[in-house]
Amino acid sequence: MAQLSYVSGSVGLITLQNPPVNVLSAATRQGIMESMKKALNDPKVKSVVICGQNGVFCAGADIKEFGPNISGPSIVPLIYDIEVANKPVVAAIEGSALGGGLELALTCHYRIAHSKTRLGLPEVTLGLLPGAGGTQLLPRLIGIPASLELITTGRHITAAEALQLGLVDHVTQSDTVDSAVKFALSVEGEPLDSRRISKRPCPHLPDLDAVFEAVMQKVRQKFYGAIAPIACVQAVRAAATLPFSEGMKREQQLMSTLFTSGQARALQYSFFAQRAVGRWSMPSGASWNTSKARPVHRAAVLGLGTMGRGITVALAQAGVSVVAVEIQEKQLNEAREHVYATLERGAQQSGVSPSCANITYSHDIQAVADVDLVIEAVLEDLSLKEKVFQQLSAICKPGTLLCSNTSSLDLNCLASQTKNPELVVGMHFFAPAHVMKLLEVVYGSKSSPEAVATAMQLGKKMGKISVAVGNCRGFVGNRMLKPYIEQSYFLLEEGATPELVDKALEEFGFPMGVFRMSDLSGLDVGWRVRKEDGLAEPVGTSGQITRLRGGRRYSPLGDILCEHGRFGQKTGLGWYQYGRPGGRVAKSDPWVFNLLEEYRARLGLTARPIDQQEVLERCLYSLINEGLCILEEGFASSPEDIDVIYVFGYGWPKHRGGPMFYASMVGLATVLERLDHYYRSNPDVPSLKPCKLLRQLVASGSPPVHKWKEITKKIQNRL
Ligand SMILES: CC/C=C\CC(=O)SCCNC(=O)CCNC(=O)[C@H](O)C(C)(C)COP(=O)(O)OP(=O)(O)OC[C@H]1O[C@@H](n2cnc3c(N)ncnc32)[C@H](O)[C@@H]1OP(=O)(O)O
Repeated sequence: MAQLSYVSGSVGLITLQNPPVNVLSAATRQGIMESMKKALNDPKVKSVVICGQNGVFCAGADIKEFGPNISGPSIVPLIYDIEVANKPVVAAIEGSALGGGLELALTCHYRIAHSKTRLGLPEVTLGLLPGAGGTQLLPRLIGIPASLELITTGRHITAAEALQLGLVDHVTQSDTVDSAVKFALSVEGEPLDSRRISKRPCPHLPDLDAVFEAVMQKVRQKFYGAIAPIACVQAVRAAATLPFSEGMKREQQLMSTLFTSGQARALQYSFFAQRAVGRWSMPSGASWNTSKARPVHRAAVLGLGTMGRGITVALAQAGVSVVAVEIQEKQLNEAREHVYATLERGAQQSGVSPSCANITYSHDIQAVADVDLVIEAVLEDLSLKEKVFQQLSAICKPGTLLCSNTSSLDLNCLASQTKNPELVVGMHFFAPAHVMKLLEVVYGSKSSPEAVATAMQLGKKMGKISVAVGNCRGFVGNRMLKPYIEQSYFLLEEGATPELVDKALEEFGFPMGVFRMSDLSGLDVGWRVRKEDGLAEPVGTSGQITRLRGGRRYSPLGDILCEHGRFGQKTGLGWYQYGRPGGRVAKSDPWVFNLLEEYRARLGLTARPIDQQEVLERCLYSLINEGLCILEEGFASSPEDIDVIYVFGYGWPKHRGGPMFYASMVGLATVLERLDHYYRSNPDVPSLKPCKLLRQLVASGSPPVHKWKEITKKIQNRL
């Protein structure tokens, strides 16, 4: 797991050997310890170089080992031994140096990095802090402000930025190990005291209290409810105010609290869930390891509204050549300018040249004739999309994959319009499409595994976290949103206000409550769907309101707002008022309070006090129940799929893992009991009826999320 070899006569080369990313597992730590000891005791060795096998230095501690029973030598004393070594130790950093990997490098006396290396202390994203001395060493090396920024965000930086910050001593374009060995030879015998970071004072900051206060405030706001970023600030403060050994004790204290926290468990679960969704499978048994993706060199985007523009940007940024098609000339010109400006902005931010050359524009659909894949992003109207798919099927070369960005329409209907339905899949992007990480890849009943594999691979290339899901109404994310929104309307009928509901959800950790979010995305979108479904009907002059539609409880409150032209931010009025069309700042609106009072009076409803707990239980547990139905029906293949969709597409707080993980933390028996309770008092709300899978999971002793698959399979086999 770590190998000592001898090079250039006097250099001991320690190579970490734990593929794929050389994490510091127990065996690797043991290996480093033994190799260091051997090298330091060997009189032939005058300097040491530490590197990682296969072009990766080290991705830090082995997250899989985290838990109550960690074995093997602990990291802190191990890396302390490196710093006190009396022979120069040089880190040869390439690939990644993250977390404990960077801390290992920080205790080396010199750091040589390859220009393509990424460095960082991402522990905060795992609910932890850099607990192997990172919070005490980094500020002594690069100062307090830069350390605070890196440690509280977990941001990975380039070698160039690391050099600028003074985090590495030298950046090389050539062979990193060779460069490090040459460097090691050049510093053999030189004094090392000034190279030991722990011996340095923390750079003085005149307005220390003000800096920490400001950062603490920012962190509390930005990472609302998350405990790790706060502990990170506290640990860096210890570096600024205490001697090194005391600071280390403080770091350990804070780390031990985080280590056993539910938030750390949730974030570490999420780390592995993000990777697990790549190992997709379909009910047919086809899966990621049996299906080959096709190369996509040239793609087309059809329809250049908001979504189409974002998708064009994302494809171009991924280096895919794009044909962007919009029939309407004016819209096409606007889109061209918009895409250009977005790419320019992105390039300025990332420091790379913009990818505009990758895009050609056309108002003629024939321009898609020779592309490998088309993403249709026209208006969300089934008959329009059906027509487009007929045209695409006739125009495109044989084998072209036809994808739809629909967020809710039946993919099988679109596929049935084509000659090759096996080549049709959904690619459901989230707005803004070049920013949001989530992509739902939707397979219909005839989609081929090859088509799914291609869409999943293209998503990855575009930097998305792609999740393969089945073709049910609203797919996974939007289907689960329906009962959540429905409950929020019912709560208003019963006495709540938009403010109360939003506050409960925002304090839970959502960036926006359900009403502020609806105002942002536009109330007319759901209204149109409800009208198509025959649910939304005008209240009319008679003032008759029916609250039972299709045998289920229905709240027309959203429809009433739309009838008054209140579509949310874009009209300046929705559940809140925004001052002007397009305004962003939500203010309470007395008009809405009056509406709610009149509405309740007309229906003879008495408002009752509703607390935040009820809001959370009804909105979140009904959403969770829907997620469990989706699993039961096989439209998602694992709870991880659902959790990743919610964290990366719907603002579910990261430190709560996702709805399925959260349910398991709350206790499945509790979720079941509360749903039973609410369903008893609302038998006309089917989404509150606990699903079979939930009952089965509870009956099986509420196993942890990673064991749900066994029970889901049993239910599916019985169905
Ligand atoms: C006292 C405590 C001291 C220190 C605390 C820590 O060090 S906490 C760990 C901090 N490190 C990280 O957070 C790094 C996490 N890893 C990554 O960001 C990426 O994996 C990386 C290194 C940039 C490589 O990305 P790439 O896309 O190339 O590969 P992928 O992410 O798919 O990873 C490959 C497989 O390696 C597994 N893995 C990666 N890092 C770790 C880790 N730190 N511990 C355990 N396992 C890790 C990852 O899950 C993949 O596994 P697979 O089975 O193939 O899905």
